Amino acid sequence: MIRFEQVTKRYPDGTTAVDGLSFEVAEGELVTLVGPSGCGKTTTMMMVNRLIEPTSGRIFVNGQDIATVDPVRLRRRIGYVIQQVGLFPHRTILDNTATVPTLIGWKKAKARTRAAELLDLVGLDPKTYGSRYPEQLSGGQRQRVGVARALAADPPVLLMDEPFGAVDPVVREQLQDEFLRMQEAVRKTVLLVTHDIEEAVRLGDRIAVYGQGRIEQFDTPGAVLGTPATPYVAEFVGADRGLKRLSVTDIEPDDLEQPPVARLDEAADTVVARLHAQGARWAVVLDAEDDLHGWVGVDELAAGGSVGDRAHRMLHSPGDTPGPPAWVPVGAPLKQAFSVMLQHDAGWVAVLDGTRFLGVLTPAKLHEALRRSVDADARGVRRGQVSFDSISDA
Ligand SMILES: Nc1ncnc2c1ncn2[C@@H]1O[C@H](COP(=O)(O)OP(=O)(O)OP(=O)(O)O)[C@@H](O)[C@H]1O
Repeated sequence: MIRFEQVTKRYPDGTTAVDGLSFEVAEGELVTLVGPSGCGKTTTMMMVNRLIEPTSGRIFVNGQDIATVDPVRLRRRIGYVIQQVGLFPHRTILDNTATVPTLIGWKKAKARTRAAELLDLVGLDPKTYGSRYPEQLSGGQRQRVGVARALAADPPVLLMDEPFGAVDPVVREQLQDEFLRMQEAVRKTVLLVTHDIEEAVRLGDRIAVYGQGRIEQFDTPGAVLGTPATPYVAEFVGADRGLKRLSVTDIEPDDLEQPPVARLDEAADTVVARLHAQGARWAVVLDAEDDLHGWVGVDELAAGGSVGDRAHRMLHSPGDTPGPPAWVPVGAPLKQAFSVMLQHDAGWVAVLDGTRFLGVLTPAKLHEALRRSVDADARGVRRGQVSFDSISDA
């Protein structure tokens, strides 16, 4: 969808910002460009919508050499999100979002309907926020409007330059999650510039790690973390790449352990006997539908009654507070499970498919899952090359 062929950009003062760059981004793929300040990421990106012209080489978008396409027409097919969102201060959020469709001649009503849909998509209720002005929004909300606006004319390609850079880390993670969910639905071809390796790993289907004006490695997050191509990449991704890998490895049903299970309506002493026989200290408590209720310890069961009388309820949605939920959905990143374990100071975390209990993830299983992910990435390369930072090392 986007192809660079031997692209070089030399600025008039002699700075070579990009040097003989060749790579390809497939349709629907999200590629993150990551590297230290001044390595040429933004220059790369701005050549795609011809805000900067290459000194030599060619760039193709959807098979077309963009040097032959009128820049204004080209930009209509390419959404552009920048850190300083650049919303028009005197226009409402809805009108800001409808800017491009209106520019390209959509009827006002159609453009506004589309803008409202997109605000919804990025998590802003158009009824609440559509009529506000940019200064009445938080930084994170403005950033979302920036994304909605870039998507408004339904461009196949999206360029994003540090799109979540201007917000605090918590909001940033939220925006990243939302963006990933949205990308699942809209499947744009995305080039995203960041200097943050965590963000690159989290968002990218593939990552281009930049050295000075060149790509040092272009590969999946798992491969970049597991088998850095050069010492430079290894240093850039950092010694804690074992930890970063937690963000890109998902929990699979095979990773789970099956602990003893007790039913809400069982008699406590029956379960005590069973736990003693198994040498176990606690059981997961399920209801009649196999949904997770919580857990119970063998000592608590000694007080008698039914399991339901003694069990600790585990909460099912963050709204149930106090405290975050002590479970994670299957398919979530291992990092989420690890963080839940730490929050609850627990040796395990329940894994659910919807509300159905699938099993528990323990630190040992988490470690195994990390190994599985390292091995999977290492297939096809010499195993001896793979170094692995265990969680305790990292
Ligand atoms: N108009 C210009 N004239 C001269 N040099 C420039 C110009 N624009 C950028 N450069 C230089 O080109 C190199 C690459 O810049 P670029 O903005 O692409 O880097 P970057 O990786 O996006 O950096 P950052 O993360 O700091 O935004 C830098 O050395 C920069 O100083």
